[in-house]
Amino acid sequence: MHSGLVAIPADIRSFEGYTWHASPDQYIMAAVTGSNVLPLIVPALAEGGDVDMVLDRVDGVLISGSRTNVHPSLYGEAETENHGPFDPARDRLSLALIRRTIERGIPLLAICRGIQELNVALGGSLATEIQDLPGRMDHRKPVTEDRDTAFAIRHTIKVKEGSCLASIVGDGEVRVNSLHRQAISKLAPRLAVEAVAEDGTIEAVSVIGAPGFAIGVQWHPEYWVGSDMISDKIFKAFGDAVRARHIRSDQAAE
Ligand SMILES: N[C@@H](CCC(=O)NCCCC(=O)O)C(=O)O
Repeated sequence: MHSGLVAIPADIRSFEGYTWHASPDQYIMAAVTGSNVLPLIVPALAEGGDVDMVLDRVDGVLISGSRTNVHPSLYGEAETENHGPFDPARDRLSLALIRRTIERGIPLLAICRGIQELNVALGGSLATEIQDLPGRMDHRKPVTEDRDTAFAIRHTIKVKEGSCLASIVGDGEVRVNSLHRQAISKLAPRLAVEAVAEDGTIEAVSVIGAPGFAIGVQWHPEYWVGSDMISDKIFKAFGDAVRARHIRSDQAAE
């Protein structure tokens, strides 16, 4: 029996002659096995959608990663060839969903593109092609066809003492994977840095003043749920928050 319903905003993809509203299986299965929740993929309608109609019916929101990037016009910057590829329908849905999820105090876990959308949704900005910036590591996905190699755990981050994330995985150094070309540049006012990489890249944030679980991570814990303790702890804590909200909702309905 799943402990709650979790919305996942879809990406728009085109293949086999169709346009699809889709989300990768690794996020779906991490939610099911790591959080014991039932994921619900929300279509990314071009004209936007009534996110409150979705949020009235779910107990949590999981924002997945994606190869596409948030359009730079959404954080006041001009588009260049270094910013693409884009998915405007995903942007529209995800940013609206994130803002209302936070306003309503619904548990939120944002992964990779998700932490970037969280930062933009709350007024921050992003840097692109960060591997070209002075002093930065190369955070991009390794060039490989092998998925386990692409998502391999490969660099150290430092979790801040006393942070929300530290209450879940402990503070200090942990090792994570890395598959991104962009990262947080200007931190949104309502976000607190929870972890950083050795080169200063922000690797995790939490929403200041959120009544419950509201965390974004730049890496991909979903991929190693079931075999990596950090990944398991993050998804279990998210599942516990979702379950608690579901129980409160049931009690309120009685
Ligand atoms: N596009 C953004 C976010 C990166 C991200 O979410 N990666 C997940 C997909 C990885 C893959 O399969 O290529 C960025 O590049 O920063």
